[in-house]
Amino acid sequence: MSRLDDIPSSPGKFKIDKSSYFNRLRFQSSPTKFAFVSFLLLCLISLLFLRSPSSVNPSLSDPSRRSLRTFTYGGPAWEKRIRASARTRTSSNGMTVLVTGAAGFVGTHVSSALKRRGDGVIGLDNFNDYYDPSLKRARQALLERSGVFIVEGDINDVELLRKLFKIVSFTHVMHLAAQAGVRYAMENPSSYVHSNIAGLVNLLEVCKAANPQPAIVWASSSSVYGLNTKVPFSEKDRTDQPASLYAATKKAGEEIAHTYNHIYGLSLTGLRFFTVYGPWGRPDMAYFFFTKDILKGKSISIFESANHGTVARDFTYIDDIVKGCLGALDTAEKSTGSGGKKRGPAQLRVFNLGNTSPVPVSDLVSILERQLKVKAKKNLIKMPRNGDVPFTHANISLAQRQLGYKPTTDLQTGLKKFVRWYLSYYAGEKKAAAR
Ligand SMILES: O=C(O)[C@H]1O[C@H](OP(=O)(O)OP(=O)(O)OC[C@H]2O[C@@H](n3ccc(=O)[nH]c3=O)[C@H](O)[C@@H]2O)[C@H](O)[C@@H](O)[C@@H]1O
Repeated sequence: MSRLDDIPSSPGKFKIDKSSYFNRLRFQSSPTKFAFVSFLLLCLISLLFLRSPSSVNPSLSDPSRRSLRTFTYGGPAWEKRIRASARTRTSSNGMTVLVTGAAGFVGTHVSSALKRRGDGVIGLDNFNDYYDPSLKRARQALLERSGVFIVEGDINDVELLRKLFKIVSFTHVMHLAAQAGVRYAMENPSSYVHSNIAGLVNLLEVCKAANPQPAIVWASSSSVYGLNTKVPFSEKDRTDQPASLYAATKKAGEEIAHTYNHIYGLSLTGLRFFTVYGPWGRPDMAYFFFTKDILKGKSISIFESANHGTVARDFTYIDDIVKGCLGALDTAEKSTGSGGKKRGPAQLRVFNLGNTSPVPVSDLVSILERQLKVKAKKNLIKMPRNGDVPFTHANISLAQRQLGYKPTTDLQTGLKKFVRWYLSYYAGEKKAAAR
């Protein structure tokens, strides 16, 4: 797959070297100097007056705000692309969906599935560099070929969101933009607050004020079950013992959803995803970097719980998750508010989307070894205190009943598809780099 664009997504990476330009300017007389300085001052003042919210670039040095880099948007050509992408196929009775995090793993798959069946889709993504942005660019290229346009911007950018809602009357929002990853929360806690809390509130503020209000389906996480020991995890179980800040921000999201549903009549459905994996996945996840390290001959760390107990996950294949997301969108009732005012009670739901069959991480590694035909250099270590939980196991009966959700891919089959994609994607990357 060819890369569309090599522009780094984080601010501060592109530094324009101005020194040589300024060194070239030589002023002999002070009147010239005075005229030049006055001119510069004038330019500065005009810039301050002219700057629009879409071109503000706050605190480039703060990593939690890295996603607030400068985005340029607007103009007739940009709006035309949005309208074309939002168009539903005439034969379908489709919805018009804003997919946030569309260049992300789940976002790409969901956007593509919606477009395939005739719905109108607009993506939104800030292309941050939490993991290799070139993978996000490749996903963007894939979506572009199927007619999905991704707007580059951040969910915290209220002007941008309002503008999008002005151009398109979204019937649904599939909110998948988030700061993901359990362990990274110890490194960069504020990025979780920025995206998963402030970003969510900003999005809900715009949705509540929209007319008509869209129905919202959004990504929560299995991590909200935290230290819960009752298995399998059911939506009725307690979720007040998060083990990581990531989990705490997702749990906070569920409470925030309750508030917006209660006050403004927004229809809200939270989906608790259980360790989603598959082609075009996230390089920060264990199955992905284990594959990379095994192939490189590097050792991998496999976590063990107390007394050499196994650590297990209810790994869920991406295609099953996509079906769950579409089921949630299809069964979402309309929001009841308008003009920011609630007109009646609205739907509020939470569902587990898991696979219902937890697999020890050591078994995941054995499957990868077989499929890659390479023996892993395994390092068994006690699970560090990093926010991880020893196991996850979903009870999916509620999603089965209400969304028609029925996972069909076991870990062996799903990993086979992932490995096939991984080998061909990175072989293509290597070839492109050699050219
Ligand atoms: O289900 C979820 O809600 C979450 O699933 C994943 O989180 P996690 O299950 O921790 O996925 P990985 O980071 O891929 O870890 C998978 C398993 O491998 C283990 N692991 C991870 C890293 C490592 O070096 N060694 C190792 O044994 C972890 O303890 C875990 O049991 C995602 O990263 C989260 O964004 C998501 O919300």
